[in-house]
Amino acid sequence: MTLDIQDLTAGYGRKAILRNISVPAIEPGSFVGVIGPNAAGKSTLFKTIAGLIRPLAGEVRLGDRSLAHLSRRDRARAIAYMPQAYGCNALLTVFESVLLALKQTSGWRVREDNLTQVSATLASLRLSHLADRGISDLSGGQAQMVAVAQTLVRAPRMVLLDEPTSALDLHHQLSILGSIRSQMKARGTIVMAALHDLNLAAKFCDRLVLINQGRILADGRPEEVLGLDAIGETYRVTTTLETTRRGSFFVDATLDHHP
Ligand SMILES: Nc1ncnc2c1ncn2[C@@H]1O[C@H](COP(=O)(O)OP(=O)(O)OP(=O)(O)O)[C@@H](O)[C@H]1O
Repeated sequence: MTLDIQDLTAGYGRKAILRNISVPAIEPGSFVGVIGPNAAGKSTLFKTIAGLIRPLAGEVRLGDRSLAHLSRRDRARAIAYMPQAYGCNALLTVFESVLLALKQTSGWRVREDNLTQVSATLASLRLSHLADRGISDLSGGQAQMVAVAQTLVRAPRMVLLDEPTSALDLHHQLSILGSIRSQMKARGTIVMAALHDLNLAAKFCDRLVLINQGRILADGRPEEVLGLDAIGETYRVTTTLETTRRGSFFVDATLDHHP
């Protein structure tokens, strides 16, 4: 099922933050990076897709259905959202917290296959060793990876990840994004992730959407979007896109100094 964002205007109260945003035809299994500077509107877009903010105009369609017509429960089943601020002080183990996330949109009776699903999700993110740890005793990076596990454990049609790697070291950035990408491709789940690291965005995303001041400035393949002047203008830096001998590319940047 494809996701279509059509002429979306949304914000807080009557104040529009996103203005006429359209992101057409996001295919099942695709990994879309949402990039843009601080306060660009990335989280506001995710909150609107997740149903926490009601659009002032426009709509988001999953397949032939408008998300506005889904019940809260059906919407939560279809879309799993990991907000930027996560965390929980409850007296739960990591395993229990992921199980709780799985049961959030279904009945409370725990079946054998639910336990298998939790174990498989933790294993796929290489987090099995944390299963019995208390979730309030984790490091910042561990807590972030557990939040990703809580988001992926259900089998949603779409996953929204707001800066999923901001607390992770280089090894874990690559391992978590690699696992998310391969699992979600295998399941045909759409992933949208807000990413500040443009090199990670280039490496893992099929498509990048550049947002600034609530508007879309570019939407395309990473090598197209990252090569645009709009990147430098938006982030107020001078960028060069360099291609390595292995065929991958990365963005180098220096700060623009304006008086
Ligand atoms: N609850 C709120 N009420 C009013 N304004 C808000 C609220 N949350 C965010 N905003 C404003 O909306 C704008 C966009 O914020 P948003 O959190 O969507 O940006 P972002 O692109 O996710 O930024 P960052 O990269 O810093 O996380 C900002 O000007 C912000 O101050």
